[in-house]
Amino acid sequence: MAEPFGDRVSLVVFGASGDLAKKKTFPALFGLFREGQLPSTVQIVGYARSNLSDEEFKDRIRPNLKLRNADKSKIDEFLSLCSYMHGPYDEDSGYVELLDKCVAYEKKHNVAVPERLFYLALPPSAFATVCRFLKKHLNSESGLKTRVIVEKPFGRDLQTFRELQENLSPLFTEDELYRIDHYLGKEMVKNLLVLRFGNEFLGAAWNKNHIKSIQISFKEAFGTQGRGGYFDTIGIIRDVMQNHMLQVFTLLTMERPVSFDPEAVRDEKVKVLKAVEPIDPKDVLLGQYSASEDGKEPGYLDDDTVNKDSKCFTYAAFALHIHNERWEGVPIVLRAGKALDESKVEIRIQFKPVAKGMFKEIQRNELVIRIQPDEAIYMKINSKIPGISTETSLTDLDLTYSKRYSDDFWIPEAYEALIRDCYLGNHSNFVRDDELDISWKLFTPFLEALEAADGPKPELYSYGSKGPKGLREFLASHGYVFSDEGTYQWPLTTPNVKGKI
Ligand SMILES: NC(=O)C1=CN([C@@H]2O[C@H](COP(=O)(O)OP(=O)(O)OC[C@H]3O[C@@H](n4cnc5c(N)ncnc54)[C@H](OP(=O)(O)O)[C@@H]3O)[C@@H](O)[C@H]2O)C=CC1
Ligand SMILES: O=C1O[C@H](COP(=O)(O)O)[C@@H](O)[C@H](O)[C@H]1O
Repeated sequence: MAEPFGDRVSLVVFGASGDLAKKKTFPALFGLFREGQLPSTVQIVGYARSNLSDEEFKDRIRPNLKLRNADKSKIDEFLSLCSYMHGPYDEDSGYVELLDKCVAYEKKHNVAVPERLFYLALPPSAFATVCRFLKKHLNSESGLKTRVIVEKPFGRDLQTFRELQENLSPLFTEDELYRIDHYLGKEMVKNLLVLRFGNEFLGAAWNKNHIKSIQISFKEAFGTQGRGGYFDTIGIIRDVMQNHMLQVFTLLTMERPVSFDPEAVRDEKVKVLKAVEPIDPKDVLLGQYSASEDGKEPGYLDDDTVNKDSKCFTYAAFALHIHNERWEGVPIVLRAGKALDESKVEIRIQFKPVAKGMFKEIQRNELVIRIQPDEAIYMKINSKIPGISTETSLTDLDLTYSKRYSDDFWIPEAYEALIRDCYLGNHSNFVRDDELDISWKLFTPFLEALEAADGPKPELYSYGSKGPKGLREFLASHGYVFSDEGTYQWPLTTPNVKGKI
């Protein structure tokens, strides 16, 4: 692991006028500052082409800075560390000025080894240019400590990822690059390794001998919300499945790393990805949302920025199969969709049935790990119905964070956690180049088959529904067994469980 950055760091956010900077990057920097996780001695520079004054820039970012128990003066304190510079991305002039600003700050505070963190909140088309000029002007001397955070998308297929890599790798080493997949910063995703490897009973059951099927599901209760033009060029598989969901998949299925060392963790992720069978483009459920049944919510094609005859998938479900000793024969279904009935991201691990014998009927155990909203881990277990009954019912062991942990816990937002990790020089929760290469090798032929001119058409599903009609059958065909109706009651079990008195 690299050394943590110290108290005198220049943090430069490129694309500071944009959406990500406003909604995520600056609020995350503020969150870290508010919680005492970012020294109050750093300088933060927003850089973009838009001609904004310092005050206009601060007015843009201020509304998204959240106080959480702190008083208002914290916001002013934070903003006093920030300044804004406008300049081009593709000419020397802005970078020369930026260098002057960094050097002036470093001289003023007698910094012997300059530490500079560059956050590229920019469209990927600008990455290579900005990195080239950064290297030329702000990272040309030896002995500097530089970290560069880049945002997804990291290409749209194997070839474009490799092109991006060819552009960036001569400029910055893998140690200097921090590729963000913000799902790796989510609390419950970070908990996966502890859950799996810190609990003997879970570790022992975490394999094909006990697990029948796994689902990782991503649901959003809203559509493309004005981002249709962008979404239309990528679709749901590139938007959240090849990246966020695949990261969850690798943490869930990889072997035990020797330590929490970033390379040890990332080595194991790569190994499990290499054992995944090519994805079958024929065994997939694809959908595109249409207007809601009451007509109040628009369909995907109603977005003016979307191609009128677009076949873009806003919903997809498919299974991954891992050929190794642990997982042979266990289907792992990834399903994701926009404009569904709810917003929820969760993992469902369904266990094999117990031998019936003494039981007339008995349900399967299921471990549910809810990533969002309201983080929770609960295990569905069979238990005797309380009282005079001798029958069993399905109930749960429940760790819902909001019930178990007081509000005093600060659970960092994903971007807060990741910027802090980068500051500390910890790469564990960032994506390594070979992970991306192997994941694009897996997804590129699959996407090419789906997007071919004679490829499948998405099934329409209404905005606000559960998704394409065939979902239940699809899950059943991949080993998931729905529990008998009425056998599981949430949140409070009443005496009529299973229809009994
Ligand atoms: N927005 C979000 O919620 C998320 C975004 N991302 C990723 O983060 C990055 C930034 O996203 P976002 O802030 O939404 O993007 P924006 O489109 O808002 O772009 C950010 C800034 O970059 C500059 N810019 C825009 N287009 C170009 C261009 N063609 N060439 C050079 N500069 C340009 C603009 O600043 P100016 O003209 O002032 O220089 C703009 O304010 C992207 O890679 C995106 O995929 C990832 C996850 C979520
Ligand atoms: O990267 C993306 O992620 C968001 C979902 O992130 P979350 O933290 O809100 O779950 C998704 O809405 C967006 O389309 C995608 O580009």
